[in-house]
Amino acid sequence: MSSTRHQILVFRELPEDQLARLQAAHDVTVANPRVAAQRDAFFAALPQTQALIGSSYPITDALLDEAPQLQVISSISVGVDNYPLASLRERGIALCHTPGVLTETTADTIFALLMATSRRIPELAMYVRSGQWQRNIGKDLFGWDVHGKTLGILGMGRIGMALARRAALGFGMRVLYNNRSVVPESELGALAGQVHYVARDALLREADFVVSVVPSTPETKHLLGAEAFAMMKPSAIVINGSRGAIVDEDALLHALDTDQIRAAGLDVFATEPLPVESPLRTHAKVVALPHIGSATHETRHAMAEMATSNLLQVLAGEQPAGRFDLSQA
Ligand SMILES: NC(=O)C1=CN([C@@H]2O[C@H](COP(=O)(O)OP(=O)(O)OC[C@H]3O[C@@H](n4cnc5c(N)ncnc54)[C@H](O)[C@@H]3O)[C@@H](O)[C@H]2O)C=CC1
Ligand SMILES: O=C(O)C(=O)CO
Repeated sequence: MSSTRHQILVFRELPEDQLARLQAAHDVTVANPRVAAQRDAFFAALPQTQALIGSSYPITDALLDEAPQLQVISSISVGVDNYPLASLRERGIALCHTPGVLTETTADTIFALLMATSRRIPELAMYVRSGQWQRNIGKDLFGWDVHGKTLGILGMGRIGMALARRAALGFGMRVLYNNRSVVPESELGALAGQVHYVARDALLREADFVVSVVPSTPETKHLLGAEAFAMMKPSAIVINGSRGAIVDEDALLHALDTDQIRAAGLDVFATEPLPVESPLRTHAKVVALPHIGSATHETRHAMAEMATSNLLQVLAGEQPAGRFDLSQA
């Protein structure tokens, strides 16, 4: 019935089958504000919009002012750092996200980054591709073991736990973690007795690999800065798999250039796409990826499907699995 149809604004490309689910029940506008040719259409649609679905675009207070009818935002991401949480709560706008469906894929990516950095995979693949492999390689091109080393996980949530399983059960690594709270043994499953909660400073001092999987919040901004790098072993490798804001990039460059740490593997950056002039792009000790944590065909589709379901459920007056709890915001 037309009276139950809502105005939905899709602000990032959705797979055809998920777009069709929305169109079957509601009136849908597709306009991505990051694409210059679609920007005007996006802002023109805001005053009528009751539901937004998309990702990778900051939703500001000023933008919410232009969307007085908005009831729900469904993010095609687990991270919610692009949204003004307190303001959404005050305005009574529901926020949904996609926890769980991307956990294993993101842990795969982060573990690949850890392996690639430690074993120098991109550098040595380029060595072969460029025709430099003329004789057996020497120790100047050797990497460092991953198995048996100590992994330090900052943020023992869904992705942190998935990383810990790979490390402890697959690679025989010692796993230390720091989190807002100690994970009860009863929630550790096969990891019971295999992972150890430690204070953050102890983790930074002892870990061979320091991995960030904490969300970006005011509290975690520059969690990995000059002070943290100074505590690490000179052989430490830093991996950022969560958000660019966690790492102070100037301090990281200084730590790499002064041999305070060995290397860094980065999937995320303070500014994305990474500006071409960023020294991190070509740094010999950095493996940089274009924010591909969840970027597989299967997982990106599962995220879109969950975000679409979340949106449809909120509009139908139901409580979706991916509703983000704004009460603490
Ligand atoms: N690179 C990529 O493509 C992806 C990045 N992410 C990022 O990873 C983050 C984590 O995702 P999930 O594991 O699903 O979230 P989660 O909410 O399950 O886990 C986050 C953990 O961090 C802990 N934490 C929060 N603040 C902390 C602090 N100040 N100190 C120590 N621990 C703290 C929380 O207690 C929680 O256990 C997301 O918020 C997102 O930013 C997620 C998916 C893909
Ligand atoms: O879901 C997220 O938060 C991402 O960064 C991309 O999957």
